[in-house]
Amino acid sequence: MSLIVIGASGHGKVIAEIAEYNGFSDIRFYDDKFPNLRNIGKWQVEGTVAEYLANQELHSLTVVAIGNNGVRERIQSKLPLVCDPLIHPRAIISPSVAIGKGSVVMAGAVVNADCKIGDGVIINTGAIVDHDCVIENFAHISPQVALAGAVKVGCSSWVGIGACVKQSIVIGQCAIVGAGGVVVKNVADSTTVVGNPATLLVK
Ligand SMILES: CC(=O)SCCNC(=O)CCNC(=O)[C@H](O)C(C)(C)COP(=O)(O)OP(=O)(O)OC[C@H]1O[C@@H](n2cnc3c(N)ncnc32)[C@H](O)[C@@H]1OP(=O)(O)O
Repeated sequence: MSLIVIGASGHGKVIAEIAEYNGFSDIRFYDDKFPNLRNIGKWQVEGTVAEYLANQELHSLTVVAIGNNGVRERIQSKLPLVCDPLIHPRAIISPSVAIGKGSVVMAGAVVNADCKIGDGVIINTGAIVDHDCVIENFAHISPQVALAGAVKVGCSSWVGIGACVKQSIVIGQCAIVGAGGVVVKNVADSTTVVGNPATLLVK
């Protein structure tokens, strides 16, 4: 099976390895660092993203391996053949969980009963998404995050590495929870919160 990975980065390598566990044997990358970058790990970089988008009918299933939520969304929205979710074999996903196209779940992540995971979502290494959480499209749940039950994370929001979120909290759209944040109150759209307890980051 063939897979195109857009984004030749560390994140892309992690996703390519998960794709191999899922039976993809022909994996090729596209990245704007081409032609200076022609290989990533054992895989080939074949062109820029623009080149791929111009010729994508020639290609196969695609996953966007770009950590920036907005960029990931912009590229995925232009793709006719987005891959089904790529889930590491050592992630634990309840059978009652729905996960959208182009989403990835890394090693050691746990997603418990009745969660809803949108399109283009990243559930990163060792993250815990407990029962009844809703993770909307293009959000990123970073490594070692712990979301208690029934947390909602809005579209394109980023929960930083090691953050904890109390049950039933609503994190709005395009919001950021800084690394290690402890979220005990709802987070408004397009705001950044940090610390324990997490409060608005004012610069
Ligand atoms: C596999 C992977 O690698 S996945 C990626 C995982 N990475 C992450 O999760 C990183 C998450 N990002 C963060 O935590 C970032 O620091 C952000 C987004 C919260 C803020 O980033 P920036 O806007 O660039 O803020 P900046 O670094 O300029 O810091 C501004 C201030 O906030 C403080 N600050 C930044 N992040 C945090 C944090 N997580 N907790 C507490 N304070 C913080 C800084 O110390 C600084 O304070 P000062 O003005 O008193 O010096």
